[in-house]
Amino acid sequence: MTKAELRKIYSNKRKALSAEDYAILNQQLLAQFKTVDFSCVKYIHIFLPIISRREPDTYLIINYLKANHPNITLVYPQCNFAGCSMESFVDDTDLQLAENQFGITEPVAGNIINPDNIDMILLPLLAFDKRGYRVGYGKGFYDRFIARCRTDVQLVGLSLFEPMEHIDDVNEYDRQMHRCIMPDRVWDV
Ligand SMILES: Nc1nc2c(c(=O)[nH]1)N(C=O)[C@@H](CNc1ccc(C(=O)N[C@@H](CCC(=O)O)C(=O)O)cc1)CN2
Ligand SMILES: Nc1ncnc2c1ncn2[C@@H]1O[C@H](COP(=O)(O)OP(=O)(O)OP(=O)(O)O)[C@@H](O)[C@H]1O
Repeated sequence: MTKAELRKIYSNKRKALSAEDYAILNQQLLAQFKTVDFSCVKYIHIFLPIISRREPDTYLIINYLKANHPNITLVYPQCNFAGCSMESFVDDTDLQLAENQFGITEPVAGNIINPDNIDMILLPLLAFDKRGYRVGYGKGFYDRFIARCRTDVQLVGLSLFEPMEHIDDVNEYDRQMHRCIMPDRVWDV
């Protein structure tokens, strides 16, 4: 299937989730997240969720990391829609967040860090395939951002749904994820 077809199907699958199912899936996703090895991770890049679009609730993950891995620095993306680029802001006392026009909470002030510091990126996605390719909202924000990171950056997807067999229109900029966390297991590529 193509990315455009998958965006439609998986947006609808998300909309069909009841509030109760969504809450349960997020708790299960957190339980799977806790099994990941963070020993080589000093900086982790985490998207802030669009709850209305039923994205994985990364606030649960953020709270877990702050409580259990206080030595890991959390960084959050700020989008520049003009160039489909992103900058990363550290979660420290200077950080200020606000909601943008697309309903994404993001940094508006704080300390930017260079992408080559980042050891792990948690990736939002609408769908992914068994090879670890992902489909996002289609603007290439993450493809562009990953291109600025170290080549050994760990790419970890978060998905409330199972992988599909094959995304047909993968392009030269797409990078395979190393693993994808789902509510019932971790998919290792
Ligand atoms: N929580 C979260 N943050 C993220 C992403 C994400 O998937 N989730 N992104 C992952 O890449 C980037 C944002 N990508 C986005 C791409 C499109 C739209 C959007 O609402 N598009 C409109 C059409 C906009 C237009 O063309 O003018 C739409 O789809 O209705 C929003 C965010 C960076 N931050
Ligand atoms: N490093 C890059 N430089 C220039 N263009 C890029 C780069 N990475 C991606 N693109 C372009 O951005 C667009 C991304 O489309 P694609 O359908 O792959 O988005 P996506 O992966 O679903 O979105 P996102 O990464 O925002 O979640 C494509 O047109 C692609 O050619």
